[in-house]
Amino acid sequence: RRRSPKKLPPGSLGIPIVGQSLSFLRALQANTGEQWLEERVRKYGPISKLNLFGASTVFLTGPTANKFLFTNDGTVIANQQPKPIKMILGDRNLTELRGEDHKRVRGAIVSFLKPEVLKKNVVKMDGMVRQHFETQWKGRQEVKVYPLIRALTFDLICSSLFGLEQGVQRERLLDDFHLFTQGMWSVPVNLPFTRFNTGLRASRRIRQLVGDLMVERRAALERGQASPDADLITCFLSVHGEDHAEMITEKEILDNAIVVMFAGHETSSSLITFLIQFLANYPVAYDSVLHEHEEIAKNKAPGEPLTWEDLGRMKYTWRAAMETLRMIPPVFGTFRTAQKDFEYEGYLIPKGWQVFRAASTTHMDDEIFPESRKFDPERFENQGSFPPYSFVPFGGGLRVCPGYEYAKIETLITIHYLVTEFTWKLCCTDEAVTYDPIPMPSQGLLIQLEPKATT
Ligand code: HEM
Repeated sequence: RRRSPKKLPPGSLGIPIVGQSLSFLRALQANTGEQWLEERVRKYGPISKLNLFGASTVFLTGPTANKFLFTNDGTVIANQQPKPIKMILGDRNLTELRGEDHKRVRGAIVSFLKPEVLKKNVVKMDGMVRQHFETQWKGRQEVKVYPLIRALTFDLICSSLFGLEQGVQRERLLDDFHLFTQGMWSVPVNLPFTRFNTGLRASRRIRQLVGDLMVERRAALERGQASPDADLITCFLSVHGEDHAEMITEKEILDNAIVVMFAGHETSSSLITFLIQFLANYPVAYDSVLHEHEEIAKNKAPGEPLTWEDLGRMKYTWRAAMETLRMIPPVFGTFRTAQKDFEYEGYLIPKGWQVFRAASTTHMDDEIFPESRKFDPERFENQGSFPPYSFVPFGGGLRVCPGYEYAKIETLITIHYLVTEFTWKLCCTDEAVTYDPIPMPSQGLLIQLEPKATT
């Protein structure tokens, strides 16, 4: 029986502006975000209303909801982020753009992240990963994995996509990105020292630095000293229309360079760190990964870099990475906004409301992934066995993550040198996860490290 289309979903909007944001953020920090959402589903069902980050929101869950959100054409539901995300990332960043604007800017980003282009970066990335292990891990008996891997993924993205090489500039940026990321999921109260305010200030500093980079790149292009494929900013500056006018505005270049820098390192550092933790806790999976990499390493001369073809042979390692993404998705959830009043499952979703979905509600559903709490890379041997839109760490549809292949390359190269050059043990076998809002081990994942005899 259909309900009245005028009925709003069940649930409470809580107190204005704050709503359930603080309770939800606290649950994420305590790694109970998933239970927090399960509790809602138990209480209200798969569709409910609440107030997150300053706006009325509808929470939807399940593969059907994922499909609805990912395949919507933008007339009913469109990308429009909560206020804190929009203000920190900038209102012309890809996750805010729609229709032709989204196509135009996404086209330039994808042209840089497609496999044919990335293939050419493998040797450079291989060299950087090796140098990182050489300078940051070798000779140490204990290391904290998360900060080191975060610095590595940031260096990789800065170097391979922005031509921004090591130095003070790059180090300052990394610290600011941490505050920037925290501010994105916050209550939008702009008072000194609120999470939101600190995030905004970090965003302004990052903007200044990337803005200077853009000026440099433009000057190099005008002097004929740069080619469009030199780096992503030069590529943006070189997109011209038929009348030779630049097609991507300076504001768009700035916002999107920053979105790629942010999206390209916070997410993959989380993936690689948890993969290292899982491999330490699951010896069977570790042995299979090790075997795969030893087979590749034994056909290489000392110092010979990995190739694109080698990465293609790391099938089990990528399954282990996907299992990590299933259990701890780096992007906990995503937002859309209703463009007009519409009815969903008999409920009214009013124009202007946010629509929120979380990956974990399908990833940890035992009906879809039997024994969902068990780390079992083998389940990805046959991905066709899951219903469509149930495994969604990279989102889906028109907005599916364009950095999938890049994240895969950096993960596989990093794991290769880690397992072939070191053995490691966790200092704490059950370190908790905290979401801030990107998941990370609460203590940074301290490990004991031993170099292998051959190194
Ligand atoms: C493990 C690593 C990663 C994960 C789990 C991940 C996940 C996601 C998710 C869930 C979305 C949102 C889709 C939506 O709104 O529905 C997204 C979007 C995006 N990601 Fe990633 N991402 C990863 C790595 C990367 C990397 C390495 C880059 C860049 C080099 C990148 C760039 C982007 C961009 C630009 C968008 C916006 C796409 C759009 O709105 O069209 N991501 N990612």
